[in-house]
Amino acid sequence: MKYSSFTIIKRIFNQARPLWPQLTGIFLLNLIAAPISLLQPLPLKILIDSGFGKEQLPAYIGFAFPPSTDPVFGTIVLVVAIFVILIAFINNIHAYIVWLVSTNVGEKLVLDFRSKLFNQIQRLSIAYHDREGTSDALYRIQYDTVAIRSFLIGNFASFVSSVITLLAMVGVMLLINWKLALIALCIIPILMFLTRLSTVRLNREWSKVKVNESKAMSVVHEVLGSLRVVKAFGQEEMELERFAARAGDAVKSQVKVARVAAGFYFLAGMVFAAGTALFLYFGAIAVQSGSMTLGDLTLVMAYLAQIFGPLDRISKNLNDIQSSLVSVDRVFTILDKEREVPEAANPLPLARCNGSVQFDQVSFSYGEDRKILQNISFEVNTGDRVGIIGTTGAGKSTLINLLMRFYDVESGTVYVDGKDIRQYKLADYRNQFGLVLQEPVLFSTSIAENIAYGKPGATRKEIIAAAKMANAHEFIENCSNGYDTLVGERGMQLSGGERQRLSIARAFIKDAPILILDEPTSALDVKTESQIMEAMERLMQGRTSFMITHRIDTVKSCNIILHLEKGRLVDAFRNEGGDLLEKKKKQLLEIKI
Ligand SMILES: Nc1ncnc2c1ncn2[C@@H]1O[C@H](COP(=O)(O)OP(=O)(O)OP(=O)(O)O)[C@@H](O)[C@H]1O
Repeated sequence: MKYSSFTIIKRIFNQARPLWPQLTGIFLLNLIAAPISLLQPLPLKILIDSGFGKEQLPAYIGFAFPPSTDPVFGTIVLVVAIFVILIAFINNIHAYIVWLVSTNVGEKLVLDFRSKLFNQIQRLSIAYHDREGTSDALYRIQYDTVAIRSFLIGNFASFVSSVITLLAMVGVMLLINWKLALIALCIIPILMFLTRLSTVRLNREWSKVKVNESKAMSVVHEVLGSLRVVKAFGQEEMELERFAARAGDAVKSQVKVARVAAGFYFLAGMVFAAGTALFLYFGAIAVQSGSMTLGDLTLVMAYLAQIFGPLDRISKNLNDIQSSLVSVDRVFTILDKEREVPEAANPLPLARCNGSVQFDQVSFSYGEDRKILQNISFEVNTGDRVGIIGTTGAGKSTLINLLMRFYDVESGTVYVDGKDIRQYKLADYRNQFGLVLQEPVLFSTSIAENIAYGKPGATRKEIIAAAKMANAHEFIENCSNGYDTLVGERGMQLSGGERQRLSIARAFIKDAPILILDEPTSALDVKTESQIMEAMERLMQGRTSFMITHRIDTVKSCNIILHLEKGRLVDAFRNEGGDLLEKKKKQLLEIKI
């Protein structure tokens, strides 16, 4: 674990601060559980001592009878039976209230924690996500966050209540027979010692279980995310094996956890049996000698039988607390991560930039090993159309990543409207970009909502206008539910061209001053491409546009061409006529794009 248990617990309490009143309520309800469980064996004791034996009825029941009368056996049995029902009623109503309140508060706790983590994860840099992948984040959001509920409601309160129940039981035993109480007091530390021993090992194993489960999940996630490729390559068997291998590791760790826990229960059970035997031995002698009633022996025996309950709960709670702390630690580790693309101390607000862009001696690498971009310098004015060409791996997308501040430059500076982009408020800055990617990203909602993603709260009129500009209106009208048609997960119920038109409509409605077009037509056939290019021409008007492409024909309409190779800007020129472009085309063919 990254943090100490104490630090994590302190932070859990901080996180739960808004729900303090409710949590205190749950805590108090748990405390009442102790006296309620002490009541359980009382009716049997009364029956034995005052029904079968000759003892006086205890005052809390005796008051129901006139002082001079000697209640008959039948009446005592009836009173005891009513007492049983009363205790059961109190017990069940208590459980009912605890359940309702705990569920309510527990779900709120998890929701708050989960939302906080989700918010942080989606704000972490692209570099983080490239490195860690999505499955681990999913596991943390889905499973690790739940631990805050298990800790605060399931385990912590139950732990305290069990300790109190245990102390109360030993206290009552002390009042009845100190020798028997002594035996109980001897068993408790032995069981506690065993618990501690197993907890240390369980803690270690739980961490492994979580890492392995998360790894197994990542296979499922990857496969479901690229099912078409898996099927096309007939790799189902191989993926199954990959899943089974990773899930197998998780199973091994689980089995190890079970082995440690089972070993503990075996030893604890034997210690407990030895205690019971001693109890019975000394108890029987005490009853025989008349120093204790048979009812009292039944009562302490019942407490002893119950003692394992709170003890067992304490040890289980301790194990679960360890597991919860590991999970919560994993959540806090992410919550504390730097967002890597930091916000300036006094960020400049930016409503709408003009769109002039300058790269000045920009260098960048993803890791330590090699420079991806080296000393890139160029300048473009508001409204310029910039075509970025170069062989695969030349660094074209990286250049755009830097422009959009998905990563920060290693050296040099990127300026927009004459200011270092690191000075701007990040959210404002990113808002300056419209994006059309090679693989358009759609969400599993309606067509209208997918377009409105570019402008939350857009009216239907605005959505339709954007769709028309993107040459998408016609096909949308032909869909079964028009603009309300659901597009399926990641838009899979639409064709590639249709998806691309929706992403252009989204860029239209956003109306951003800078436009990024990352190979927007390379996945389309020629006819669809020409229709989409027409919409894109319209989209580029009046905006500074950057178009990444492999196809030189696509950049014909650009007035500035940047040619990147191996991370260097080998050429940057104004496109004033066909000739130069033809020459470039030849040159590119020679280096086999
Ligand atoms: N997240 C990343 N982590 C590490 N290296 C990366 C990462 N993204 C890209 N690279 C490396 O950086 C280099 C440039 O990649 P980039 O995607 O910018 O090239 P590109 O010109 O856009 O290529 P393509 O035309 O094939 O899309 C490549 O060698 C690539 O392997």
